[in-house]
Amino acid sequence: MTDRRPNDPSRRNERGRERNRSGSRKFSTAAPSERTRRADPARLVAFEVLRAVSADDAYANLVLPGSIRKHRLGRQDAGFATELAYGALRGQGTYDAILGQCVDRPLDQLDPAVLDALRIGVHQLMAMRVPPHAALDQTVGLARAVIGAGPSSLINAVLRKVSRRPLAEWLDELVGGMEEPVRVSSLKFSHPEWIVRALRQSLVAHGRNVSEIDNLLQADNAAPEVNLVALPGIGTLDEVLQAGGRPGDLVEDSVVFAAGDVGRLESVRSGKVRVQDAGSQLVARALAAVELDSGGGKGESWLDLCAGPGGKAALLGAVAAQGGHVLVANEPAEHRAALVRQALDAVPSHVWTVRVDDGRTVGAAYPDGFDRILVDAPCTGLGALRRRPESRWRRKPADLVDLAPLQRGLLSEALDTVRPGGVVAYVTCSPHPAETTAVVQDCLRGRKDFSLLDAGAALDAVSITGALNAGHESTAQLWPHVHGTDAMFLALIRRSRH
Ligand SMILES: C[S@@+](CC[C@H](N)C(=O)[O-])C[C@H]1O[C@@H](n2cnc3c(N)ncnc32)[C@H](O)[C@@H]1O
Repeated sequence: MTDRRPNDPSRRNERGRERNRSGSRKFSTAAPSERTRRADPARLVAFEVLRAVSADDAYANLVLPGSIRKHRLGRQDAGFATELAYGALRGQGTYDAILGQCVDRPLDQLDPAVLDALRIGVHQLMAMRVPPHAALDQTVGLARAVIGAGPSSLINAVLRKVSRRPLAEWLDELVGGMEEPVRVSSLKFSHPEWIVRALRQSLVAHGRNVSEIDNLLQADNAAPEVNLVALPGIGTLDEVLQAGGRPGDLVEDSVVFAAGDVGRLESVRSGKVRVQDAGSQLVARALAAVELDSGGGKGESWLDLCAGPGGKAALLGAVAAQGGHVLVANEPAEHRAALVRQALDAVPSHVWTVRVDDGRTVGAAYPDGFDRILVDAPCTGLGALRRRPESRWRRKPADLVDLAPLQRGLLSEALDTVRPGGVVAYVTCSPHPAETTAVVQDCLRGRKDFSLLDAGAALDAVSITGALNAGHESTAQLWPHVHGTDAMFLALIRRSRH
């Protein structure tokens, strides 16, 4: 992502002439009151996203597309706005620590809109290749246009202080003398301390080394690549490949797409090719491919117990159609069940049914049970922080505790509902032991008719490399910094035939 967009208003004065062409002067000498009064539309979009997140508890990924449309940004400006908004949100912990050194009062005493404008300024200065004068002028201009003239001197003065050092020097100063490794990682990689602790614990729980933590945190701060899957037997990747996608190296029928908006591709609009993390593809395929103890064959029945919004249901539905099986996709929230129907639209309709129900009581309606059940349980999403830039600041340690009964209730219901010889996949997009291994252990306690299959081997069997090295003590854990996927957990549990 480069910030030097052609026709970047930050490089031009109000008459349209380029500013500071010689590069000899770092900042405009004009007083803030005489500088840009317009808001650059891309920066305005980023600001709107930050405001919606901090003032209305909105989700950045839901607000951003509407704001981009409202301000009619072209492709390049949309990319700039996305990087600015997501980067400022991800980096908030580090940026607030820097701002704390440059503002003469506690940050919570600033007008929240001014704080958001400052965060946008800091991200441009610290992490994007925006020339400092442009970052200052444009942030002050944005603030004047949307907040008013009042705070422009403060914003100008604070950003000037911030701009005096590059990020590495700020970090050295902030962590200098600090001995607690969790605090250091938290500051350097902009994660709350409790999440750093939780992820360290997660690495160890899944047989990895705690020294990997900084790489993992760093991976959370990078925008994930867009992965696409062609629904087997339904979609093809031809259009996506022609449009610049490159074949995915983890899982078959997948493509990594970095050539812009996938929504313009007909195969994506038709739902035959879908955006889906490679880790999600792998766990769904592993469940579909693993051997049953009952022989399997044609005519199996599959259940996706927590299906909304339907990503894995669509892939499972397509694979089920190929094998002559049927799929029930269950989701208790009606609006999310509607998304599941939409996701399954490209799959022949005789293959699937959508049920709107609490997954903890679904089994009673299916006395014959199911051969394969996916429990993609509601979780903290600690393994997908890179996708949801604000979620690390919103999640609380209590979420781990609050979700525990639901996760156990869902897995227990699946174990009660799977047929003898059948398999249950327990999946989360969190690596935390409280919502992964502990749930599996608790639910299997005293249930001698169930055994854990080798989930690492099952993932290898459906991967292109065949050597993901994700297994540990029969369960498997994928990682952003190792596999480039979300941190998906997989346990495969088979019910014995007798
Ligand atoms: C991690 S998401 C599933 C993602 C989905 N499998 C996919 O790939 O698109 C968890 C889902 O569980 C649903 N859920 C929450 N409570 C539930 C319950 N009691 N029974 C079944 N599903 C539930 C949530 O609404 C959410 O849609």
